[in-house]
Amino acid sequence: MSLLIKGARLLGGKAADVYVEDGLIREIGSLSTTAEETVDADGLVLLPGLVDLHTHLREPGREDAETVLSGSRAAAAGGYTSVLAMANTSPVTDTAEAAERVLDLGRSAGLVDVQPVGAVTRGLVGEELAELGLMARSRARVRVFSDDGRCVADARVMRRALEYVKAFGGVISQHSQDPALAPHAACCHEGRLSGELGLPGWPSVAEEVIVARDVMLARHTGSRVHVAHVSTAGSVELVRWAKAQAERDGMWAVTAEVTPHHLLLTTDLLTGYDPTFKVNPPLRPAEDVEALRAGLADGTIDAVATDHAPHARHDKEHAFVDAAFGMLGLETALSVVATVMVEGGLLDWAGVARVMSVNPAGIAGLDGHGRALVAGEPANLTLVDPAASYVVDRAASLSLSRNNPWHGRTVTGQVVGTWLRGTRTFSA
Ligand SMILES: NC(=O)N[C@@H](CC(=O)O)C(=O)O
Ligand SMILES: [Zn+2]
Ligand SMILES: [Zn+2]
Repeated sequence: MSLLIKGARLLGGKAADVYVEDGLIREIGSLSTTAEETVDADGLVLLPGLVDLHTHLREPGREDAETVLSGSRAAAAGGYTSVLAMANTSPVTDTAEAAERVLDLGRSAGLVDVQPVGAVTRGLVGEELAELGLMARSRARVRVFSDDGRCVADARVMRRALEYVKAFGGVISQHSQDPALAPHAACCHEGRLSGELGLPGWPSVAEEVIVARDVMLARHTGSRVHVAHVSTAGSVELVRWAKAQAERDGMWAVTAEVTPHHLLLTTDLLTGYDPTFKVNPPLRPAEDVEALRAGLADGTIDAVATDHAPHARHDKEHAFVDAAFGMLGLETALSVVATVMVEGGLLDWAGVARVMSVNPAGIAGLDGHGRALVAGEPANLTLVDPAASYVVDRAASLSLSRNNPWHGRTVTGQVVGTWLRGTRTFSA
């Protein structure tokens, strides 16, 4: 199978033709070759296939909300060629067998490389470590561990987990939410609006104390911590400080991700009590949004991760306080980043490739993803129309769920094609 992409702007820079054969990029330049499939990419931007560090696929256990196949379809439509599937399924991904099952479901769907995330603790209970070593040595080669949905709140457990994964170059991705300061009921950024709306407050400090603690534990253990869904200006400051320390020491590391929704949506959307906007951590005020954008632009925040969290209607359509936490993200992430960061002049397309492909692949230790667009590399590719504007329609989603916070919004920058090892997985 051969493919010729004609005249694409590589990472938004110079236009070139890209020839792909047997899953690999073979040649780049001004080419006169012919191929079985030719794509006219005049004016389009070619990126390395996107990598999502944070996806909830709901299989096994909640196949009514999402399956590995439906989530893979949504991911390919969003320009992704690899996603990390969070462990908070039912049963939890806390054994080697469970991780291999997710890997195999991903392979049979065949649209994106589904890389399972392993739980840090058995059953996400936060007490005993899960089979970290067995998951790492399994066919699934798990490197990212997270109890996401819950915080590893016990400092001693977090310390042991960091020590353990160090042996095989693993990383702990933390859902930073101190349960004493922000218990499960907390659902609105704590501030004037939470008081006015009468919603339980989720204060910024509940995130920040865990970020502060975890970077100190990473330093102490000489290990790697990844801060999932950073949402506050204070967390950005802590990560910035920790990165400077880690760079000086060279023995430990902290990385961080931000979601598309925390880069654009703000607390005031909760005024209508629409549970679509209920998410963990909560939407924050504009000052935090500004700090997150600046942190992503200056490299303090390494990656954009969707935290795609599909929920069935009957879990989401409740009074605000009773509804499930989470929102869809896979299909709209690139468009939101293009609108906020590229249109906003904060990142160029090479920057988008860095935060949505290169850095996430590096953090997760994925082979064959987030690579440079050069001959010899796997043809994991995403083609984007940077000028196309469209209105997001939740009904058009390939996800099984409809909790889409972008419904009705106009965004600019659209994925028009995705290829996994040279095979087309999405076409607009
Ligand atoms: N983000 C959310 O609001 N929900 C996630 C869990 C999580 O990422 O914390 C989910 O699994 O639904
Ligand atoms: Zn989380
Ligand atoms: Zn999550």
